[in-house]
Formats: sequence, C-alpha cells, structure tokens
Amino acid sequence: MSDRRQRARVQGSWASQRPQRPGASGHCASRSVFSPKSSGEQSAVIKVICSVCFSSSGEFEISAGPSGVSRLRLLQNFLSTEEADWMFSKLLQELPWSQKTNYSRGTAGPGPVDGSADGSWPPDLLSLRQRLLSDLRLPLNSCLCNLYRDGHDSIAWHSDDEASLGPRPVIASVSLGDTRVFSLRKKPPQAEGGDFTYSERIRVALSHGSLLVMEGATQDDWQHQVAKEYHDRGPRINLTFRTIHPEPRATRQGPEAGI
Ligand SMILES: O=C(O)CCC(=O)C(=O)O
Ligand SMILES: [Fe+2]
Repeated sequence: MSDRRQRARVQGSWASQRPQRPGASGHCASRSVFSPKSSGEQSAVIKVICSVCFSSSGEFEISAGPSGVSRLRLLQNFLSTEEADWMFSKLLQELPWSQKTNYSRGTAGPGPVDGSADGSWPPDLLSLRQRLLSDLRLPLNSCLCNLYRDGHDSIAWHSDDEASLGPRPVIASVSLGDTRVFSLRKKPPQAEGGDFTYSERIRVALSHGSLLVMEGATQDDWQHQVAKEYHDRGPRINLTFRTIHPEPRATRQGPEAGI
C-alpha cells in the first residue's frame, strides 16, 4: 500500500444571492480574448476560467442549466464556538475512527435512521440531525464522518451522486476543527470529453462550526474536493448529513470518481 493511499482521510466507519453578493469575492484567472475575424483569419476565443471564493454566510446560486439551479448555502456560525469546541473534542475521542483505503460512502456505519431515535447513533449526532431538521427543515437520515488528521489528508474530486441518494440530493456538511478549503468545479459539457481545464471553480473556507448545504443540481453539475495542503493544518472533522432512500431511484449511475 503506498503511503499516499494510506494517508487518505480517516473516516468514521459507523455511521438567491448571485455572484456579486456579500461573502463572495471573485476573479477570473484568465480573460476571454476575442479577436474579430478578418479575411482568412480564424477568430480566437480563449475561454474564461472563473474562480470565486466564498468566505461568509449566504445563499449562492452557482449555476443554472438544463439540470436546474445549483445552490450553496453557507452558515459560518451554525454552531457557536463553545458548541463546536465541545463537539469536536467529543467526536474526536469517541468515534471509532478507522481508515478505509477503499472508501464507500453512505453504506458504512449505523445506517439510515428514521424519525425515532436510533441507539446506534451517538446522542450528539442525533441532536445535530434534529437541529438540521428543525432549523433548516432538512430531513436527513444518514451521517458520514470524515477525520482529516492534518493538511495531508484529503478527499478527491467527486460528486455525491450514489443512486441511493435519489435525484437532486441535499447534502448538509458540518465542519469542526481547523479550517479547510472546500473546492467545487463545474462539470464540462459533454463535447469537452471530461476536460476540466476551463471549468468554473469555487472555493469555500469551511471553518469551525460552519454548515455548508449543497442542493438543487449541484451534484449533477459540479464536483467537489478538499485538497491536500502543504502548510500546517490541525485536525478537522466533517459530518456529512444526507438522505439515503431505501430503494435506489435508479436515475443515477453511481459515483463518478473513485475516492
Ligand atoms: O470534508 C468535506 O468537507 C467534504 C466531504 C465530502 O465531500 C464527502 O464526504 O463526500
Ligand atoms: Fe462529497
């Protein structure tokens, strides 16, 4: 087993504001350059690579296409510092963290819970789930926990698009511990044959106690990752709440990227 794979993150096994809006700062990494055709000359269009950073709370429509609107909701202080500190140290100590090299999302752990409390879920996660339901009306029944021990732990580009999540899944992700950059890149049109070179990119700083909700067509039209960082990072726990449907709704083919 290569050291690179060994260092993949540790996973807990049981388990319309628009672009120029508060909290978003954007720049274009390259500009669209258009030179008008003169006789015998080809017009040259260099594609725009747009990169936007979100750092403060808000609701962001990140794209609208044939599959619908993709939306992010960011609440930087979803948990108070005290709540987040307490939950971070408790979960770090108490969850049976194990490292999986073959990572399969959504199936490990306590499995989906329904409306009644499930004894296999730690009370902290049950109460967080209850809060997502009461504050945000998000009826989520499963939680996947990721521990990034330091800046070398990461998760590769992927979409949360397993068949069991159904169409247009809502993913609510709570972050505890050190801030990490969560990046998204837009899936290229089919004509570009899977080439992400010119994809729009979004970076979101996920800090201690923050909540990021991905909804609408985000899993259809975008991929996300938490990349390795090469400067010091402390541990981070990410709690990813989603809804697992008992019967796959058979509209999805499953994950696109191996993680
Ligand atoms: O750590 C994060 O913020 C992202 C985790 C994630 O994308 C996943 O578990 O599917
Ligand atoms: Fe994900």
